[in-house]
Amino acid sequence: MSLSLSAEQPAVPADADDGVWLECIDCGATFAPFEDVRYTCDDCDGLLEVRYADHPTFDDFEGRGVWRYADALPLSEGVTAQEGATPLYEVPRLEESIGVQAVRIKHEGMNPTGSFKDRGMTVGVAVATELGVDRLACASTGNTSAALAAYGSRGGMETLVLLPAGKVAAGKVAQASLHGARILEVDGNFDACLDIVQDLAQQGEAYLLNSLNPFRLEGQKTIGLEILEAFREDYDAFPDRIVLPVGNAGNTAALYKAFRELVQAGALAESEVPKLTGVQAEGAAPMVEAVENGADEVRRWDDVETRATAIRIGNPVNAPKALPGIRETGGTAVAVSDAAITEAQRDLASEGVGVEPASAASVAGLRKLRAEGIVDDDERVACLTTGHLLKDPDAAAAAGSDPEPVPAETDGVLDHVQN
Ligand SMILES: Cc1ncc(COP(=O)(O)O)c(C=O)c1O
Ligand SMILES: N[C@@H](CCOP(=O)(O)O)C(=O)O
Repeated sequence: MSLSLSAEQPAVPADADDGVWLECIDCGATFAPFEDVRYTCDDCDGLLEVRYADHPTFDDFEGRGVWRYADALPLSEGVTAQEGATPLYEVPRLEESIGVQAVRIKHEGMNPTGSFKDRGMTVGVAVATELGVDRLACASTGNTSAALAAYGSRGGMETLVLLPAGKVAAGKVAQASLHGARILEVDGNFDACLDIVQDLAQQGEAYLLNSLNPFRLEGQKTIGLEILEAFREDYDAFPDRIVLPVGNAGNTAALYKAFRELVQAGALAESEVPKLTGVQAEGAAPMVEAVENGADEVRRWDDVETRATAIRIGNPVNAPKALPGIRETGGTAVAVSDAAITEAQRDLASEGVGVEPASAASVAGLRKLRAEGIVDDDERVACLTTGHLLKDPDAAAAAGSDPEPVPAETDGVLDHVQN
């Protein structure tokens, strides 16, 4: 089996429910979508994808936000906090300094809990309701836990989050806590947290809502659909490239799936598919290593470090879905330094776009690839910024300027400002 852009629409299996089923990307085994809880293939342990008997075209979408794309999702409604419909900002100074025809910033930090995870959770929690589970769990570098806690509480479910102790930004822990999650701080990194939460889920202790869950990725497809619709409206053409930060590689997998389904629907030509371009921090770059080496599998990095804590991940679980996405679309992957990430965070902030460090990696990656001549000057590019600046107030304060003490009287303030 391979996840190819030119794959034929599969035959509908007997276990499909209203034209929806789960299929293993490795062996092709199919499963009913909502009868039992499963995350991977019963037969070979491969990753699962949600499959549909029919795919909508752009004309079929109506409404606003994630649920505008209900015809491309496994359910018609979900536990919602009005996620999606995020802004696509123009950044003329950045465009000029990087030197490409157009750069637009798809700011996913403008979702209800401040990251793209909300798009996945609105669908994932709806499926949890359909399956009748009452306890949700995730491992997290922060944003997944904030979204899980918020959407879980909205859906009236118990939530359990496993975080790498001391490695999660303050805003995210505060969100998970106030939305009522039980926060379990693990003496290990994110990948160790995910190993544990997978064990708990296999034992039936909780419903796993990391991106290993194929339903969650369905919600994240809508990022790609929104970008394509907006570019079509503004430029009468799709973007040449989408640059995005990569951690567990869920978004890369989800965007690729969105494109494959549009190709199958006849709404997007294979030649129009944007080049998926992943960016990782130098200290946590297993996907970049695999792309550079032309490898089919990603080697797990046990020691990972970066100031961009959201992408401090050494074992991207969605690599088998994401690697074909990068290759088949003609994209690439690049690693950037923490210093370059901070610089990009400042560049975005200077155009009024406030993002957390991991998000800025996309812009740092674009700058590097343009400087190396891998991105051409005539390209139209969308950079994904995945989380809001206030998620990581410590990183923002460190990247910004220090407050200046002044006396409590006007002349003193004026004197200080003029000098
Ligand atoms: C802010 C932020 N950016 C990027 C990522 C990476 O996204 P993905 O895991 O889908 O590659 C994450 C989490 O993984 C994140 O929280
Ligand atoms: N950055 C993520 C890491 C977990 O990724 P997921 O997409 O598999 O849930 C986070 O915010 O926890």
